[in-house]
Amino acid sequence: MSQVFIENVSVEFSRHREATQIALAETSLTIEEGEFVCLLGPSGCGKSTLLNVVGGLIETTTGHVIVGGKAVAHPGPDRGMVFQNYSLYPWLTVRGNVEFGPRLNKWSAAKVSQTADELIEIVGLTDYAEQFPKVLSGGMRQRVAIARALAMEPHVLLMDEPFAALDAQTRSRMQELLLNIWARKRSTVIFVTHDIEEAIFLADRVLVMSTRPGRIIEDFKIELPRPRSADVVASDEFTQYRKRMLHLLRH
Ligand SMILES: Nc1ncnc2c1ncn2[C@@H]1O[C@H](COP(=O)(O)OP(=O)(O)OP(=O)(O)O)[C@@H](O)[C@H]1O
Repeated sequence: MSQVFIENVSVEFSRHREATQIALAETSLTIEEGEFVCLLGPSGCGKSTLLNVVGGLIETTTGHVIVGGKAVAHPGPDRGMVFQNYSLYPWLTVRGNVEFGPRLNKWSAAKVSQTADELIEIVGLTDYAEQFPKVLSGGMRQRVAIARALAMEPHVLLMDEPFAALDAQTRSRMQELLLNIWARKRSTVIFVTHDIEEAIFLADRVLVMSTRPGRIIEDFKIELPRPRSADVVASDEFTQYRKRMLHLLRH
């Protein structure tokens, strides 16, 4: 149901008095239901563009995206999004942020609060449920953003460098938390990063992209056993993946 088909999708941007720029060269790709896919590549290679096309935030120049059997035309509750800069509603508490989507969609009061309780517990913020974002650390805010995105029970979770602003330790804890949540919820995840280790640690598949014009140049299947813990980065297999990806990105 939550398969993602990206079919002949390209994106061009035209800027005032400048030549049209191809942000994403024609790309076709299938992402299976429940798969965890990372888009990896240098700044400006079109990772966010591709993610935003799936999210319905950017229109394609050619081609189309199909999620759960339906062509994407707009953002929708079947695709939850988490961005780098938290983007929480500052006037709402943690609970208010997580309940926002379900309330808007007129879920019953019982289902709204049950969903929020479960997700706030999963992201470890039960004690902070009634606090406002301004008193939370970056990692905590991002946990709220993940809970909020999951509240609508999306088929696909779209994440754009969600941990890039966090310190290394928090980032590593958040990666493990995300894998735990994914193991429980099994939604399809498309995760943008420019960090090779993050991509290998999280993904079933790493799609490596190159710049000018942005395109996918390699599709790595990551066969590291799950569940994964932080120790996996020291394994030979991990090192091999990292070497191959580094080589590809350098050349
Ligand atoms: N709205 C826009 N208008 C014009 N050009 C854009 C727009 N959005 C992106 N671009 C250009 O398209 C290219 C791809 O951008 P995109 O943000 O997708 O890259 P990225 O790989 O996600 O980079 P980063 O890691 O820095 O976020 C870049 O050259 C960028 O300048």
